[in-house]
Amino acid sequence: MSHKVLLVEDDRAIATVITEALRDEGFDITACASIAKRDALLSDASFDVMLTDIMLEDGDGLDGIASVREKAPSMPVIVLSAQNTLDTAVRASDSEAFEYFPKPFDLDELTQAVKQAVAQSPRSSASEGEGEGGDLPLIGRSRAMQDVYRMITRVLRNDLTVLVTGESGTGKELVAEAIHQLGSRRTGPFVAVNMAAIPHDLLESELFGHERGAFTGAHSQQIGKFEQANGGTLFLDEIGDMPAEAQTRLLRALQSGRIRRVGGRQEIGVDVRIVAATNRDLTPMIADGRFREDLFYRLNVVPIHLPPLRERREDIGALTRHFLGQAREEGLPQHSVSEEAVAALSAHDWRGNVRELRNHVFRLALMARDEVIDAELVNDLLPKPVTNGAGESDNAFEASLATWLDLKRPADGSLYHEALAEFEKPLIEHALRETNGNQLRAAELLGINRNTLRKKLGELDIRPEHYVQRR
Ligand SMILES: Nc1ncnc2c1ncn2[C@@H]1O[C@H](COP(=O)(O)OP(=O)(O)OP(=O)(O)O)[C@@H](O)[C@H]1O
Repeated sequence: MSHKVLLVEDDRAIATVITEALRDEGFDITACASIAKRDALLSDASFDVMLTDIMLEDGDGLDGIASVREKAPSMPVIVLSAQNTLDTAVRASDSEAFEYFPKPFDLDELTQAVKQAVAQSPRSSASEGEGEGGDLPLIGRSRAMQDVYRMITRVLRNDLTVLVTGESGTGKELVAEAIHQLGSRRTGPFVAVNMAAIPHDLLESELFGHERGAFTGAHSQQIGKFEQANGGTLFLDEIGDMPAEAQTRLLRALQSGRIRRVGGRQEIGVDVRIVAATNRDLTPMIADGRFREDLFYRLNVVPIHLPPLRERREDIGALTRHFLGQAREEGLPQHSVSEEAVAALSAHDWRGNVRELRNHVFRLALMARDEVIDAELVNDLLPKPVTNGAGESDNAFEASLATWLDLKRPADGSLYHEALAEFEKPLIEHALRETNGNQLRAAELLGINRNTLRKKLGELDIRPEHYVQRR
Protein backbone atom coordinates (compact mmCIF):
# COMPACT_ATOMS: atom_id res chain seq x y z
CA MET A 1 0.00 0.00 0.00
CA SER A 2 1.48 3.36 -0.89
CA HIS A 3 0.90 6.03 1.71
CA LYS A 4 -1.30 8.98 0.89
CA VAL A 5 -0.04 12.49 1.46
CA LEU A 6 -2.11 15.66 1.16
CA LEU A 7 -0.01 18.71 0.27
CA VAL A 8 -1.58 22.14 0.76
CA GLU A 9 0.78 24.68 -0.80
CA ASP A 10 0.06 27.61 -3.11
CA ASP A 11 3.64 28.22 -4.20
CA ARG A 12 3.77 26.08 -7.34
CA ALA A 13 7.53 25.76 -7.39
CA ILE A 14 7.68 24.48 -3.84
CA ALA A 15 4.69 22.21 -4.40
CA THR A 16 6.39 20.66 -7.43
CA VAL A 17 9.67 20.06 -5.64
CA ILE A 18 7.98 18.42 -2.65
CA THR A 19 5.67 16.34 -4.85
CA GLU A 20 8.57 15.00 -6.88
CA ALA A 21 10.71 14.22 -3.85
CA LEU A 22 7.92 12.34 -2.10
CA ARG A 23 6.83 10.52 -5.27
CA ASP A 24 10.41 9.29 -5.63
CA GLU A 25 10.01 7.75 -2.20
CA GLY A 26 6.83 5.96 -3.28
CA PHE A 27 4.24 8.24 -1.69
CA ASP A 28 0.90 8.93 -3.32
CA ILE A 29 0.59 12.75 -3.37
CA THR A 30 -2.50 14.87 -3.79
CA ALA A 31 -1.71 18.59 -3.98
CA CYS A 32 -3.99 21.59 -3.64
CA ALA A 33 -3.47 25.31 -3.13
CA SER A 34 -6.37 26.48 -0.98
CA ILE A 35 -8.14 25.83 2.31
CA ALA A 36 -11.45 25.28 0.48
CA LYS A 37 -9.91 22.57 -1.72
CA ARG A 38 -8.20 21.02 1.30
CA ASP A 39 -11.47 20.69 3.19
CA ALA A 40 -13.22 19.21 0.16
CA LEU A 41 -10.46 16.61 -0.29
CA LEU A 42 -10.49 15.68 3.40
CA SER A 43 -14.24 15.11 3.24
CA ASP A 44 -13.85 12.69 0.35
CA ALA A 45 -10.79 10.69 1.27
CA SER A 46 -8.47 9.85 4.13
CA PHE A 47 -4.76 10.64 4.12
CA ASP A 48 -1.84 9.33 6.14
CA VAL A 49 -0.32 12.75 6.58
CA MET A 50 -0.97 16.35 5.60
CA LEU A 51 1.67 18.94 4.77
CA THR A 52 0.42 22.50 4.88
CA ASP A 53 1.73 25.96 4.24
CA ILE A 54 0.39 28.73 6.49
CA MET A 55 -0.17 31.65 4.09
CA LEU A 56 -2.59 30.30 1.51
CA GLU A 57 -4.50 32.11 -1.21
CA ASP A 58 -7.79 32.00 0.71
CA GLY A 59 -6.54 32.42 4.26
CA ASP A 60 -4.34 31.14 7.06
CA GLY A 61 -3.67 27.41 6.89
CA LEU A 62 -3.60 27.06 10.67
CA ASP A 63 -6.82 28.94 11.38
CA GLY A 64 -9.08 26.16 10.21
CA ILE A 65 -6.94 23.38 11.64
CA ALA A 66 -9.58 22.51 14.25
CA SER A 67 -11.97 21.43 11.48
CA VAL A 68 -9.20 19.33 9.95
CA ARG A 69 -8.70 17.68 13.35
CA GLU A 70 -12.42 16.88 13.45
CA LYS A 71 -12.35 15.23 10.04
CA ALA A 72 -9.09 13.37 10.63
CA PRO A 73 -8.30 13.38 14.35
CA SER A 74 -5.16 11.27 14.21
CA MET A 75 -3.67 12.39 10.89
CA PRO A 76 -0.23 13.90 11.54
CA VAL A 77 0.11 17.44 10.20
CA ILE A 78 3.42 18.91 9.09
CA VAL A 79 3.53 22.69 8.90
CA LEU A 80 5.69 24.53 6.38
CA SER A 81 6.12 28.22 6.80
CA ALA A 82 8.03 31.16 5.40
CA GLN A 83 7.17 33.26 8.43
CA ASN A 84 9.83 31.96 10.73
CA THR A 85 8.72 33.72 13.84
CA LEU A 86 8.42 32.26 17.27
CA ASP A 87 4.75 33.06 17.03
CA THR A 88 4.32 30.80 13.99
CA ALA A 89 6.30 28.02 15.67
CA VAL A 90 4.16 28.33 18.77
CA ARG A 91 0.93 28.33 16.75
CA ALA A 92 2.15 25.28 14.85
CA SER A 93 2.82 23.49 18.09
CA ASP A 94 -0.50 24.67 19.58
CA SER A 95 -2.22 23.10 16.60
CA GLU A 96 -0.50 19.86 17.64
CA ALA A 97 1.44 19.77 14.40
CA PHE A 98 3.64 16.72 14.16
CA GLU A 99 6.53 18.80 12.86
CA TYR A 100 7.18 22.37 11.90
CA PHE A 101 9.52 23.29 9.06
CA PRO A 102 10.57 26.88 8.58
CA LYS A 103 11.31 27.69 4.91
CA PRO A 104 13.75 27.18 3.36
CA PHE A 105 13.83 23.62 4.59
CA ASP A 106 16.00 20.65 3.81
CA LEU A 107 14.08 18.39 1.45
CA ASP A 108 15.70 15.25 2.86
CA GLU A 109 14.69 16.21 6.37
CA LEU A 110 11.16 16.85 5.23
CA THR A 111 11.04 13.45 3.50
CA GLN A 112 12.27 11.75 6.66
CA ALA A 113 9.65 13.57 8.73
CA VAL A 114 6.92 12.42 6.35
CA LYS A 115 8.14 8.83 6.69
CA GLN A 116 8.09 9.09 10.47
CA ALA A 117 4.66 10.68 10.47
CA VAL A 118 3.25 8.06 8.11
CA ALA A 119 4.59 5.25 10.28
CA GLN A 120 2.29 6.30 13.08
CA SER A 121 -0.75 7.44 11.19
CA PRO A 122 -3.83 5.32 11.91
CA ARG A 123 -3.99 3.99 8.36
CA SER A 124 -0.55 2.44 8.75
CA SER A 125 -0.94 1.27 12.32
CA ALA A 126 -4.12 -0.56 11.37
CA SER A 127 -1.84 -3.01 9.60
CA GLU A 128 0.82 -3.22 12.29
CA GLY A 129 -0.82 -6.23 13.88
CA GLU A 130 -0.62 -8.08 10.59
CA GLY A 131 3.10 -7.46 10.46
CA GLU A 132 2.80 -5.13 7.49
CA GLY A 133 3.86 -2.00 9.32
CA GLY A 134 6.49 0.14 7.65
CA ASP A 135 10.14 -0.48 8.26
CA LEU A 136 10.08 1.79 11.30
CA PRO A 137 10.62 -0.19 14.45
CA LEU A 138 9.06 2.11 17.04
CA ILE A 139 5.38 1.71 17.82
CA GLY A 140 3.19 4.19 19.68
CA ARG A 141 1.41 7.43 18.90
CA SER A 142 1.27 8.98 22.34
CA ARG A 143 2.31 12.57 22.63
CA ALA A 144 5.43 11.43 24.47
CA MET A 145 6.45 9.18 21.59
CA GLN A 146 5.74 11.95 19.08
CA ASP A 147 8.25 14.08 20.94
CA VAL A 148 10.71 11.23 20.64
CA TYR A 149 10.06 10.91 16.88
CA ARG A 150 10.48 14.63 16.42
CA MET A 151 13.85 14.48 18.13
CA ILE A 152 14.86 11.50 16.01
CA THR A 153 14.05 13.35 12.79
CA ARG A 154 16.26 16.19 13.96
CA VAL A 155 19.38 14.06 14.20
CA LEU A 156 19.08 12.07 10.99
CA ARG A 157 20.96 14.49 8.76
CA ASN A 158 23.81 15.20 11.14
CA ASP A 159 26.26 13.26 13.26
CA LEU A 160 25.49 14.91 16.59
CA THR A 161 26.02 12.69 19.60
CA VAL A 162 22.77 11.52 21.16
CA LEU A 163 22.15 10.51 24.75
CA VAL A 164 19.03 8.38 25.18
CA THR A 165 17.70 8.19 28.72
CA GLY A 166 14.86 6.20 30.21
CA GLU A 167 14.12 3.29 32.49
CA SER A 168 15.15 -0.19 31.52
CA GLY A 169 13.01 -1.65 28.73
CA THR A 170 11.64 1.65 27.42
CA GLY A 171 13.16 1.16 23.95
CA LYS A 172 16.47 3.03 24.14
CA GLU A 173 18.30 0.58 21.91
CA LEU A 174 15.44 0.70 19.42
CA VAL A 175 15.79 4.49 19.23
CA ALA A 176 19.50 4.10 18.55
CA GLU A 177 18.73 1.58 15.79
CA ALA A 178 16.11 3.90 14.29
CA ILE A 179 18.57 6.79 14.21
CA HIS A 180 21.03 4.55 12.41
CA GLN A 181 18.56 2.96 9.99
CA LEU A 182 16.85 6.18 8.98
CA GLY A 183 19.91 8.39 8.98
CA SER A 184 22.65 8.97 6.48
CA ARG A 185 24.83 6.23 8.01
CA ARG A 186 22.39 3.44 7.27
CA THR A 187 24.75 1.74 4.83
CA GLY A 188 27.45 1.56 7.50
CA PRO A 189 27.59 -0.85 10.45
CA PHE A 190 25.54 -0.54 13.65
CA VAL A 191 27.61 -1.80 16.57
CA ALA A 192 26.15 -2.06 20.09
CA VAL A 193 28.19 -2.44 23.28
CA ASN A 194 26.65 -2.88 26.71
CA MET A 195 28.99 -1.46 29.35
CA ALA A 196 27.25 -3.40 32.11
CA ALA A 197 27.76 -6.74 30.38
CA ILE A 198 31.54 -6.54 29.95
CA PRO A 199 33.96 -7.09 32.86
CA HIS A 200 35.57 -3.77 33.72
CA ASP A 201 39.12 -4.91 33.03
CA LEU A 202 38.19 -5.99 29.50
CA LEU A 203 36.12 -2.97 28.55
CA GLU A 204 38.89 -0.81 27.12
CA SER A 205 40.19 -3.58 24.93
CA GLU A 206 36.62 -4.35 23.82
CA LEU A 207 36.01 -0.74 22.81
CA PHE A 208 39.40 0.25 21.45
CA GLY A 209 40.94 -3.12 20.57
CA HIS A 210 44.38 -4.32 21.59
CA GLU A 211 47.72 -5.21 20.10
CA ARG A 212 49.22 -8.65 20.48
CA GLY A 213 50.92 -9.01 23.86
CA ALA A 214 49.27 -5.88 25.31
CA PHE A 215 48.35 -7.86 28.42
CA THR A 216 48.39 -11.45 29.62
CA GLY A 217 46.05 -13.37 27.40
CA ALA A 218 46.28 -10.95 24.46
CA HIS A 219 47.56 -13.63 22.09
CA SER A 220 46.64 -11.79 18.95
CA GLN A 221 45.68 -8.36 17.76
CA GLN A 222 42.01 -7.49 18.23
CA ILE A 223 40.00 -4.77 16.52
CA GLY A 224 37.74 -2.92 18.95
CA LYS A 225 34.13 -1.83 18.59
CA PHE A 226 35.13 1.72 17.61
CA GLU A 227 36.99 0.45 14.58
CA GLN A 228 34.25 -2.07 13.78
CA ALA A 229 31.72 0.78 13.75
CA ASN A 230 33.80 2.89 11.35
CA GLY A 231 31.50 4.66 8.89
CA GLY A 232 28.46 3.73 10.98
CA THR A 233 27.00 4.10 14.46
CA LEU A 234 28.36 2.94 17.80
CA PHE A 235 25.70 2.40 20.45
CA LEU A 236 27.13 2.65 23.96
CA ASP A 237 24.52 1.17 26.27
CA GLU A 238 24.47 1.59 30.06
CA ILE A 239 27.06 4.33 29.85
CA GLY A 240 26.79 4.93 33.62
CA ASP A 241 28.56 1.63 34.18
CA MET A 242 31.83 2.69 32.61
CA PRO A 243 34.86 2.59 34.88
CA ALA A 244 36.89 5.78 35.28
CA GLU A 245 39.83 4.87 33.02
CA ALA A 246 37.57 3.82 30.20
CA GLN A 247 35.64 7.11 30.59
CA THR A 248 38.87 9.05 30.16
CA ARG A 249 39.81 7.07 27.09
CA LEU A 250 36.35 7.51 25.60
CA LEU A 251 36.46 11.25 26.20
CA ARG A 252 39.79 11.46 24.41
CA ALA A 253 38.43 9.48 21.47
CA LEU A 254 35.37 11.73 21.22
CA GLN A 255 37.48 14.89 21.39
CA SER A 256 40.03 13.83 18.80
CA GLY A 257 38.11 11.43 16.57
CA ARG A 258 41.06 9.09 16.97
CA ILE A 259 41.64 6.00 19.07
CA ARG A 260 44.63 4.03 20.19
CA ARG A 261 44.42 0.25 20.69
CA VAL A 262 45.43 -0.99 24.14
CA GLY A 263 49.18 -1.57 23.98
CA GLY A 264 49.38 0.24 20.64
CA ARG A 265 51.37 3.34 19.74
CA GLN A 266 49.63 4.46 16.61
CA GLU A 267 46.59 6.69 16.67
CA ILE A 268 43.85 5.55 14.29
CA GLY A 269 41.24 7.93 12.88
CA VAL A 270 37.66 6.69 13.21
CA ASP A 271 34.48 8.07 11.70
CA VAL A 272 31.78 6.98 14.11
CA ARG A 273 28.47 8.43 15.21
CA ILE A 274 27.88 7.87 18.91
CA VAL A 275 24.53 7.14 20.45
CA ALA A 276 24.82 6.52 24.19
CA ALA A 277 22.14 5.37 26.60
CA THR A 278 21.60 5.14 30.31
CA ASN A 279 18.81 4.01 32.60
CA ARG A 280 20.45 5.69 35.57
CA ASP A 281 20.37 9.30 36.56
CA LEU A 282 23.91 10.46 35.87
CA THR A 283 23.56 13.68 37.90
CA PRO A 284 24.34 12.17 41.33
CA MET A 285 27.11 10.11 39.75
CA ILE A 286 28.67 13.31 38.41
CA ALA A 287 28.23 14.98 41.80
CA ASP A 288 30.15 12.26 43.61
CA GLY A 289 32.77 11.85 40.93
CA ARG A 290 31.73 8.49 39.52
CA PHE A 291 30.94 9.92 36.10
CA ARG A 292 33.07 12.55 34.38
CA GLU A 293 31.20 15.78 33.91
CA ASP A 294 33.13 16.68 30.76
CA LEU A 295 32.26 13.30 29.24
CA PHE A 296 28.61 13.83 30.14
CA TYR A 297 28.54 17.13 28.21
CA ARG A 298 30.25 15.49 25.24
CA LEU A 299 27.61 12.78 25.15
CA ASN A 300 24.55 14.81 26.05
CA VAL A 301 24.57 16.97 22.91
CA VAL A 302 21.09 15.85 21.89
CA PRO A 303 19.16 14.33 24.79
CA ILE A 304 16.23 12.05 23.96
CA HIS A 305 14.15 10.90 26.89
CA LEU A 306 11.88 7.88 26.74
CA PRO A 307 9.17 8.09 29.38
CA PRO A 308 8.18 4.91 31.20
CA LEU A 309 5.31 2.97 29.65
CA ARG A 310 3.01 3.77 32.61
CA GLU A 311 3.19 7.43 31.51
CA ARG A 312 2.06 6.64 27.96
CA ARG A 313 -0.57 3.98 28.56
CA GLU A 314 -2.40 4.92 25.36
CA ASP A 315 0.37 3.11 23.45
CA ILE A 316 -0.31 -0.22 25.15
CA GLY A 317 -3.03 -1.33 22.70
CA ALA A 318 -0.90 -0.71 19.60
CA LEU A 319 2.14 -2.30 21.23
CA THR A 320 0.14 -5.37 22.22
CA ARG A 321 -1.15 -5.87 18.68
CA HIS A 322 2.34 -5.34 17.33
CA PHE A 323 3.80 -7.97 19.67
CA LEU A 324 1.00 -10.42 18.83
CA GLY A 325 2.08 -9.98 15.21
CA GLN A 326 5.68 -10.70 16.19
CA ALA A 327 4.61 -13.73 18.21
CA ARG A 328 2.83 -15.11 15.17
CA GLU A 329 5.92 -14.56 13.04
CA GLU A 330 7.80 -16.63 15.57
CA GLY A 331 5.42 -19.52 15.09
CA LEU A 332 2.88 -18.91 17.88
CA PRO A 333 -0.83 -19.12 17.03
CA GLN A 334 -2.59 -16.04 15.71
CA HIS A 335 -4.53 -14.03 18.30
CA SER A 336 -6.32 -10.75 18.68
CA VAL A 337 -7.17 -8.87 21.90
CA SER A 338 -10.52 -7.67 23.18
CA GLU A 339 -11.00 -4.05 24.23
CA GLU A 340 -11.39 -5.22 27.84
CA ALA A 341 -8.09 -7.07 27.62
CA VAL A 342 -6.37 -3.92 26.37
CA ALA A 343 -7.97 -2.00 29.26
CA ALA A 344 -6.66 -4.59 31.73
CA LEU A 345 -3.18 -4.38 30.21
CA SER A 346 -3.34 -0.59 30.31
CA ALA A 347 -4.18 -0.59 34.01
CA HIS A 348 -0.99 -2.44 34.89
CA ASP A 349 2.12 -0.47 35.85
CA TRP A 350 4.70 -2.29 33.71
CA ARG A 351 7.72 -1.54 35.90
CA GLY A 352 9.81 -3.40 33.32
CA ASN A 353 8.26 -1.19 30.61
CA VAL A 354 7.86 -2.29 26.98
CA ARG A 355 10.14 -5.29 27.49
CA GLU A 356 7.89 -6.63 30.24
CA LEU A 357 4.78 -5.98 28.14
CA ARG A 358 6.34 -7.80 25.20
CA ASN A 359 7.16 -10.84 27.34
CA HIS A 360 3.67 -10.82 28.75
CA VAL A 361 2.06 -10.64 25.31
CA PHE A 362 4.16 -13.57 24.13
CA ARG A 363 3.04 -15.54 27.19
CA LEU A 364 -0.57 -14.63 26.39
CA ALA A 365 -0.14 -15.78 22.80
CA LEU A 366 1.24 -19.06 24.08
CA MET A 367 -1.43 -19.70 26.70
CA ALA A 368 -4.61 -18.41 25.03
CA ARG A 369 -6.99 -21.16 23.90
CA ASP A 370 -9.34 -18.85 21.99
CA GLU A 371 -8.47 -16.61 19.10
CA VAL A 372 -9.49 -13.52 21.06
CA ILE A 373 -7.50 -12.85 24.22
CA ASP A 374 -9.82 -11.64 26.98
CA ALA A 375 -9.33 -9.61 30.16
CA GLU A 376 -9.66 -12.69 32.37
CA LEU A 377 -6.62 -14.35 30.86
CA VAL A 378 -4.67 -11.09 31.01
CA ASN A 379 -5.40 -10.75 34.72
CA ASP A 380 -4.69 -14.42 35.41
CA LEU A 381 -1.25 -14.15 33.89
CA LEU A 382 -0.29 -10.75 35.26
CA PRO A 383 2.18 -10.92 38.12
CA LYS A 384 0.44 -10.33 41.45
CA PRO A 385 1.65 -7.24 43.31
CA VAL A 386 3.86 -8.00 46.30
CA THR A 387 1.76 -7.61 49.44
CA ASN A 388 3.17 -6.54 52.77
CA GLY A 389 0.26 -7.83 54.79
CA ALA A 390 0.39 -9.47 58.24
CA GLY A 391 2.92 -12.24 58.56
CA GLU A 392 4.86 -11.00 55.57
CA SER A 393 6.59 -8.07 57.23
CA ASP A 394 9.85 -10.02 57.38
CA ASN A 395 9.86 -10.15 53.63
CA ALA A 396 8.90 -6.53 53.05
CA PHE A 397 12.46 -5.28 52.79
CA GLU A 398 13.52 -8.18 50.69
CA ALA A 399 10.61 -7.68 48.28
CA SER A 400 11.31 -3.96 47.94
CA LEU A 401 14.97 -4.67 47.37
CA ALA A 402 14.13 -7.22 44.68
CA THR A 403 11.89 -4.69 42.90
CA TRP A 404 14.54 -2.00 43.16
CA LEU A 405 17.20 -4.35 41.80
CA ASP A 406 14.95 -5.24 38.87
CA LEU A 407 14.49 -1.60 38.03
CA LYS A 408 17.89 -0.09 38.64
CA ARG A 409 20.39 -2.88 38.17
CA PRO A 410 23.42 -0.94 39.53
CA ALA A 411 26.83 -1.68 38.09
CA ASP A 412 28.99 -4.45 39.46
CA GLY A 413 31.00 -3.04 42.31
CA SER A 414 28.60 -0.22 43.15
CA LEU A 415 25.63 -2.22 44.40
CA TYR A 416 26.32 -1.80 48.11
CA HIS A 417 26.76 1.97 47.95
CA GLU A 418 23.86 2.57 45.62
CA ALA A 419 21.48 0.44 47.67
CA LEU A 420 22.51 2.22 50.87
CA ALA A 421 22.13 5.62 49.24
CA GLU A 422 18.64 4.66 48.08
CA PHE A 423 17.73 3.51 51.57
CA GLU A 424 19.32 6.38 53.47
CA LYS A 425 17.10 9.25 52.37
CA PRO A 426 13.72 7.76 53.34
CA LEU A 427 15.22 6.53 56.62
CA ILE A 428 16.48 9.98 57.59
CA GLU A 429 13.21 11.55 56.50
CA HIS A 430 11.39 9.06 58.70
CA ALA A 431 13.57 9.97 61.71
CA LEU A 432 12.88 13.68 61.16
CA ARG A 433 9.17 13.06 60.91
CA GLU A 434 9.24 11.04 64.16
CA THR A 435 11.13 13.80 65.99
CA ASN A 436 9.28 16.76 64.56
CA GLY A 437 12.31 17.93 62.65
CA ASN A 438 14.53 18.04 65.75
CA GLN A 439 17.97 17.20 64.39
CA LEU A 440 19.49 16.35 67.74
CA ARG A 441 16.79 13.82 68.56
CA ALA A 442 16.76 12.50 65.01
CA ALA A 443 20.51 11.88 65.24
CA GLU A 444 19.97 10.08 68.57
CA LEU A 445 17.16 8.00 67.15
CA LEU A 446 19.32 7.01 64.21
CA GLY A 447 22.34 6.51 66.45
CA ILE A 448 24.57 8.72 64.35
CA ASN A 449 26.63 11.75 65.12
CA ARG A 450 24.81 15.08 64.85
CA ASN A 451 27.41 16.43 62.45
CA THR A 452 27.12 13.34 60.32
CA LEU A 453 23.37 13.89 60.13
CA ARG A 454 23.88 17.53 59.18
CA LYS A 455 26.27 16.51 56.40
CA LYS A 456 23.82 13.90 55.12
CA LEU A 457 20.97 16.43 55.09
CA GLY A 458 23.01 18.58 52.76
CA GLU A 459 24.12 15.71 50.53
CA LEU A 460 20.65 14.25 50.21
CA ASP A 461 18.96 17.62 49.87
CA ILE A 462 16.67 17.10 52.86
CA ARG A 463 15.16 20.21 54.48
CA PRO A 464 14.67 19.50 58.24
CA GLU A 465 12.46 22.56 58.64
CA HIS A 466 9.85 20.81 56.49
CA TYR A 467 9.35 18.29 59.25
CA VAL A 468 8.70 20.77 62.06
CA GLN A 469 5.03 20.54 62.99
CA ARG A 470 3.62 23.82 64.22
CA ARG A 471 1.11 23.38 67.02
N1 LIG B 1 8.13 1.75 21.01
C1 LIG B 1 8.40 0.43 20.83
N2 LIG B 1 7.84 -0.22 19.79
C2 LIG B 1 8.07 -1.54 19.60
N3 LIG B 1 8.87 -2.29 20.38
C3 LIG B 1 9.46 -1.69 21.41
C4 LIG B 1 9.27 -0.29 21.69
N4 LIG B 1 9.99 0.03 22.78
C5 LIG B 1 10.62 -1.09 23.17
N5 LIG B 1 10.31 -2.14 22.36
C6 LIG B 1 10.78 -3.53 22.52
O1 LIG B 1 10.96 -3.75 23.92
C7 LIG B 1 12.15 -4.46 24.19
C8 LIG B 1 13.10 -3.59 25.03
O2 LIG B 1 13.57 -2.50 24.25
P1 LIG B 1 15.09 -1.98 24.31
O3 LIG B 1 16.04 -3.13 24.43
O4 LIG B 1 15.29 -1.04 23.19
O5 LIG B 1 15.01 -1.21 25.71
P2 LIG B 1 16.17 -0.47 26.49
O6 LIG B 1 15.57 0.78 27.01
O7 LIG B 1 17.39 -0.34 25.62
O8 LIG B 1 16.43 -1.46 27.71
P3 LIG B 1 17.74 -1.59 28.65
O9 LIG B 1 17.91 -0.27 29.36
O10 LIG B 1 17.33 -2.68 29.60
O11 LIG B 1 18.88 -1.94 27.77
C9 LIG B 1 12.72 -4.82 22.84
O12 LIG B 1 12.24 -6.10 22.49
C10 LIG B 1 12.15 -3.77 21.91
O13 LIG B 1 12.05 -4.27 20.61
